[in-house]
Amino acid sequence: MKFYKYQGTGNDFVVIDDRDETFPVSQKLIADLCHRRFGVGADGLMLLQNAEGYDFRMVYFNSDGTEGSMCGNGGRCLVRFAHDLGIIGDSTVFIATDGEHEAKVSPEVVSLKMIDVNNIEKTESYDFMNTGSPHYVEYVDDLENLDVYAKGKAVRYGEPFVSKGGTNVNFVEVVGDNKLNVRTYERGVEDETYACGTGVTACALSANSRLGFDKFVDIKVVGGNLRIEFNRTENGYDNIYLIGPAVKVFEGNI
Ligand SMILES: N[C@@H](CCC[C@H](N)C(=O)O)C(=O)O
Repeated sequence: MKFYKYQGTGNDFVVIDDRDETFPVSQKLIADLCHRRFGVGADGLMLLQNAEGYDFRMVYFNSDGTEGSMCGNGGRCLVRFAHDLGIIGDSTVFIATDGEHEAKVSPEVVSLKMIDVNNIEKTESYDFMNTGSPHYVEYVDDLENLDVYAKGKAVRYGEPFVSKGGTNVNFVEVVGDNKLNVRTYERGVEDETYACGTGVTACALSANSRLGFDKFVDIKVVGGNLRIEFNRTENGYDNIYLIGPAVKVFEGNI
């Protein structure tokens, strides 16, 4: 079986061209391929499949082998993969679990349009929203020294989230005007990852609603830099773009 490895700001993925739909989907096989000691190693696995009316379909699995909700960095990597294969030119429309996505490709970055967000649950200590995947957003003062694994896991497996299927957990430090640092504990990886695209999207929208950051937010994550652009509407947000690098690392056969 031929596979490819891609990464976007260190969020890394095993990618399979599954246009003939022969990949033998099983939770164990996917978890084995994503295992960092016994497999290729990745935060998730994606299948690129044909889809009527679209350039392709994105099917995303977390590294534990469970089918994930939307993965923003995965989407950007799959667009780069489709471009590398010659399936698309410099722009595309594809379908994923949360609906239709447009994207644009340049040599430096892939810019992915995210779903509109019209509902942010606000509490005193955190915001919670769905940006394609569920995200908890909490502001902290010393992000560098935070135990993201322990604190993220406690939120992910705590109430009210665990009985709703769990959540991804983002910790945010404000470092300037329209600038955030973010670290994320990812559901389905069950660990901190180097970046989370739907996660930084949630952080940018939260920073708009709490701090008034407008139109764009630059976000430093463990694996690099991402930019979120967005438009505030009467009820929420539209024209949300996740922008950053997405590159092939290597390819091989299993
Ligand atoms: N890394 C992703 C988010 C992946 C989805 C998530 N782990 C879940 O199923 O909850 C991203 O870049 O958005």
